[in-house]
Amino acid sequence: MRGRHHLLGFLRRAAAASPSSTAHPLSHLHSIPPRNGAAVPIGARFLSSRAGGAASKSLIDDEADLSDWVSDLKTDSFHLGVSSGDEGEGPRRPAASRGGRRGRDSGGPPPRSRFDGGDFGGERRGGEFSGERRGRGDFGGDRRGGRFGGADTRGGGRFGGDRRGGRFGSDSRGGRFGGDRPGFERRGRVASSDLSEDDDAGFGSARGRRGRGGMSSGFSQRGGRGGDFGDDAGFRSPRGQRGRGGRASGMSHRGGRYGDLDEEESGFGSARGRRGRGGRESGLSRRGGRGSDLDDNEDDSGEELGFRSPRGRRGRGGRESGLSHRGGRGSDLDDSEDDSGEEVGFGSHRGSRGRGGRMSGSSGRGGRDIDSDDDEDDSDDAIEFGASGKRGEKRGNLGSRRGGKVGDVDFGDRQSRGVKAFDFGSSESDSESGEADEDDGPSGFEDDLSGDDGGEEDLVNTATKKSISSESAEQESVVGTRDNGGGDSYLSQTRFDECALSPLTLKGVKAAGYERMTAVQEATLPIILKGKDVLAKARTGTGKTVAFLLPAVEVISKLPPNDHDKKRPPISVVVVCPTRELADQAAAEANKLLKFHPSIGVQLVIGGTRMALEQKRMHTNPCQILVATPGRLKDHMENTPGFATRLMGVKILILDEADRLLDMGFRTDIERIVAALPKQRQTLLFSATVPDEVRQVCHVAMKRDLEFVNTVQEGSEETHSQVKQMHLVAPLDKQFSILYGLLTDHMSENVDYKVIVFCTTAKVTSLVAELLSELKLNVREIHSRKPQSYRTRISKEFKESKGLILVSSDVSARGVDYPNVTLVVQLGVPSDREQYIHRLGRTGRKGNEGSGVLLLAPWEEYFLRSIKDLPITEATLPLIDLDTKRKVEKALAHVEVKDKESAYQAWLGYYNSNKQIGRDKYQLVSLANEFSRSLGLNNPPALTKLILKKMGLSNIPGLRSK
Ligand SMILES: Nc1ncnc2c1ncn2[C@@H]1O[C@H](COP(=O)(O)OP(=O)(O)OP(=O)(O)O)[C@@H](O)[C@H]1O
Repeated sequence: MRGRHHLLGFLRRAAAASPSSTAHPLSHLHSIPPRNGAAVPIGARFLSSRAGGAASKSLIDDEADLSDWVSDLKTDSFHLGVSSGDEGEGPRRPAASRGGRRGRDSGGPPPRSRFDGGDFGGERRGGEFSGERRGRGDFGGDRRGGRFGGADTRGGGRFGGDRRGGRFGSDSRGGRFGGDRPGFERRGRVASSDLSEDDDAGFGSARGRRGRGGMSSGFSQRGGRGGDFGDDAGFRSPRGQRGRGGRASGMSHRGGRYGDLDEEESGFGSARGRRGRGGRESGLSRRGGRGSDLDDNEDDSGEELGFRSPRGRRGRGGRESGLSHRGGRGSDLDDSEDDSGEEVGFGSHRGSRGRGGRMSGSSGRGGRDIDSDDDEDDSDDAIEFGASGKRGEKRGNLGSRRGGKVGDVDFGDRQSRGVKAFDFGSSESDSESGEADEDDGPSGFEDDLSGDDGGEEDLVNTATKKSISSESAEQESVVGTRDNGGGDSYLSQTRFDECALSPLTLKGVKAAGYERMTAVQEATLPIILKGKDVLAKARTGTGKTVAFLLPAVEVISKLPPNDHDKKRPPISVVVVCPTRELADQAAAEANKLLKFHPSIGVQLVIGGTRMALEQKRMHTNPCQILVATPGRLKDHMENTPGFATRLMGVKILILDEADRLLDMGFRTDIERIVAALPKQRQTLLFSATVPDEVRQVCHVAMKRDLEFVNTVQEGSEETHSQVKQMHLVAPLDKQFSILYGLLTDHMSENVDYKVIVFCTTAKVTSLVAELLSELKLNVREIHSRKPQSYRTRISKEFKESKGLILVSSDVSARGVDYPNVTLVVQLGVPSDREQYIHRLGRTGRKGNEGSGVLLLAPWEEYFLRSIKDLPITEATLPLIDLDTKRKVEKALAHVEVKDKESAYQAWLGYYNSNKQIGRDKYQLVSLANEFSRSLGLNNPPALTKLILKKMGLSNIPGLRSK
């Protein structure tokens, strides 16, 4: 009978109000007992066993599954008509996976890896537009060149290449236009390219400072300005400071601002840089950098194109198009700001905020478009429309509220890796599972399989492979708590003062209001204090944060005082969290515990804040505990003087929500972070779910004799038994009415109601919030398209309120500790089982009761198989009372058409990226049109041909194009 309770009132009303209904009479309502079964097979209770070391299915496998989809996209993908680099000549064909069009793929020997680069951005080995390594593609490989900018080694692409040249600018070994010598500035000098003097091209240089753009193009790497000379083109460079846009195009890599000048024509944000402005025509940047960092009241810079870059900060769309990769914000305007670009705007992968431009935007993985900052967090939205990348989309989407005329497309590929800037590809959804932002995501995993080494990641990858292949010595303990009967009480009988904690730490614990330990705290504290690596699994809301922070505080308090390097005091504990909100929460918890340890400092370094400020704070107020999001941490590693040295003091590394860190594609960053820390350290991983991927990271980051502490006992579920779970299956045209009925029913039964409604994408979230507001419910919305300041405000309000409904994308799915949530509704299929569990975990925290309802369409029912071991029950589709139906229809009629259009596009993108549903494009389109009808639209909104093409949906009957 479990699960039935919540719907009863509503169902009863519905039945009474619809006497003639053809739906099931109330008497037919039934509850199906939990589909049980297979409980979590983790071994006997209290058992300590040897866990197998078998390599588990990894994200790589998931990615492999996506390859069809990616390949489809490749065939359709947007290629600039350039030929590939040295190794890339030959017929083009779809890349096997993420990578862009590969250089090595064509014409020559078989690709050495799946990510050998591509036309527009293979992450490794170059591609035409940006292979990350070994490129020789055309437009920029990160390593080994690409045509327009290969970065590091063995370059030889046409237009870039960090080392070994590219045609237009490489760091070393030259290329036609860049390279070590000609026209290229290195390390702090102004570029001296012939071209730039001619106004034709301008190259920023690597690690240089200032440079000026020339007429045609500019490229810089690592520092330096693209150019502040020429009017025509300007490139900002990575790690550099300021740069100006030029007329034609700019491309920068890693850091640098692109332009904070006033040039009118084009501008590129750069990776990891600071400020930049969009220019008129196009810009491409990678990693960080802001397209621009205008103030709130500033106007737009670029007119035609603006690219935001990954991991960067702010950027604005330009008129025509923008493309960025990994992070970066398209822009970071405030709520009140207007849009920048008119034609196209691309958010970036994992970046933060961005604005749409007039025509289209593309981003891969992540970026938040609108909202936020750079890094981490939010996963949501990115790709709303696009395929399946995780966040990508930005403002300005077609019809979106903030935006440009057309829309942003986020064609990021599911794990994005390898797909580059101009490669629109594929699969990750905007769902927040991606939430993140920060940097890039792609990568990492591929290495493991492809054996693609090269560059600085070799060591890590090798280590990964070794670890995985070697037999694990991991210990698995399934623990119970003393005297709590193994039941659901979230507190054990063990008091903190019974543990080996120092008096000052105990005082802090007491001041925080904690007296007894939770099960996970009780189970892990002694093991951590013994110095062992621990992987801990505990249900949501059971105090994992304190479980890892408390022993960390204790360890630091016992360290000898740092006498030898007062200028650069070592950092002793690093906590890495997947989102800014989580990091913020962890830092706050640490401060609570440190109340009586005034000599121990905590610092928070997260995207969305100014690096320089963080650097200053770290300098003036050295800390021993550093809480960070991965991208920002990595930025500090690379850009903050002395930081790497300070990291050499790390004694404990903590990875919070480890699986989420992986979801968000942070693995490469994690690997790099791990590689930058001393080997002699302790590593702790905590999560409510421990999928196989997490075990893989364990092998990368942890000692072989780690202990797996599992507080979820054998035969019990990963969810709380005091949370009632129910699912409903209903056609789309009934879902809004059902949702409304559910909510009003819950509100009438719970005076102190506090509800979270999770939706599939940011735009759908926005639409549902608008609808519920029209229905006069007390609603707030939160998702990645909202600015961080707004999100912070709403989050705080929701934390402190009762009688409120929060409509949310997956930005709130994990870790966020909203007290006393009474009901969680999940509207539409979650990205996976783990996400279902984490979302549900926003209720029933600290032993409280709660309810969860999963509302699916008939064709989403397959998802129930993946949670069949959970105690979720099914209710018969309720009758929809006529009054409710009319009310909802009326409210829907008041919802802005453009918001419906945006939601339709986002919906299509989300499900298109879904392996189960997106496979059959014909059916997908028909379902999308059903969704469109459920919004009250007579005709499905028309999408641009470009968008359809990028989504692999050209010529599918039922779609309208414009
Ligand atoms: N020993 C304790 N006694 C009472 N309250 C506690 C104790 N430990 C932690 N808490 C409180 O429990 C709440 C949930 O803790 P926390 O957010 O760390 O849970 P979690 O397990 O990390 O959840 P999630 O899996 O959702 O991230 C917080 O409000 C925290 O302050």
